[in-house]
Amino acid sequence: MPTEPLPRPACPPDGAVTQRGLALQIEGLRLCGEGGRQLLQIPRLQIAAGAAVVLRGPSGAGKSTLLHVLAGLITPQAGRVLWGGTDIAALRDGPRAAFRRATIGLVFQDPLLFEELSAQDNAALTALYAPAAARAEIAARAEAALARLGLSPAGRRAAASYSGGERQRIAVARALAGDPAVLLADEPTASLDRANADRLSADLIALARQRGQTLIVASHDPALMALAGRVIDLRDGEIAEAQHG
Ligand SMILES: Nc1ncnc2c1ncn2[C@@H]1O[C@H](COP(=O)(O)OP(=O)(O)OP(=O)(O)O)[C@@H](O)[C@H]1O
Repeated sequence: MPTEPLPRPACPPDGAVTQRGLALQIEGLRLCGEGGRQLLQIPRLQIAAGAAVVLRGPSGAGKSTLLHVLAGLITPQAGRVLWGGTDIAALRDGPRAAFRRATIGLVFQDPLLFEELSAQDNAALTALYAPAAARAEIAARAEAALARLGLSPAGRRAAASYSGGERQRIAVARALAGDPAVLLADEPTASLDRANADRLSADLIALARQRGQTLIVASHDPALMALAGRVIDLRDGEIAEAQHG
């Protein structure tokens, strides 16, 4: 009988990043809109798990459309959109929605809040669709995210009473409350003043890094680009250049 103790995995040091993000792989993506107009043509794109990426491009380049495809909200005519091995473009409606709920946090340019509900209830909104056992955890994560984003203990006021910057932070807290592997954000700082945009950019990148989430943000914001590990240029629905930071 061996007497040596079995080797045990080391605990990660305090504050270590947990890698829970998913890698993205796009192959042969083609999306056409009304009238057969080409909206996206991306033969190949890879984004590493846990990467923080800014999607940049002029108005109409296809940034929002690509985010919608990545979230499984638009299905392309051709190609594969693999999140860690799951092709979201090939899933049927039900499984696709379930995959999105379990895996992807979305932040839109418009925070899309329920004005009568408190910041906390807005941030914990996904608890409504979650199994009963997960609801308390989502509410706790929503509260923690609001606090981390500087909105605690004021999270009990109705959403309508918050400023533009605060509303956008509530939307980020809502996306984080589900502890998604992937965070997709569409121009989250576009309607904010410089100070609020800088603060939200720093928080978004720091929180995603801390949680090991894969973050893809469509943005023109230089603060976000400076903080992200990679900037991808999109032009007329095609990737023009990918720059690694
Ligand atoms: N279903 C559709 N049919 C036809 N054209 C569409 C469809 N959906 C989007 N478009 C067009 O595709 C182009 C890309 O739109 P998209 O919103 O993705 O651009 P964007 O890069 O996010 O721009 P912005 O920075 O202004 O938000 C636009 O010209 C838009 O009008």
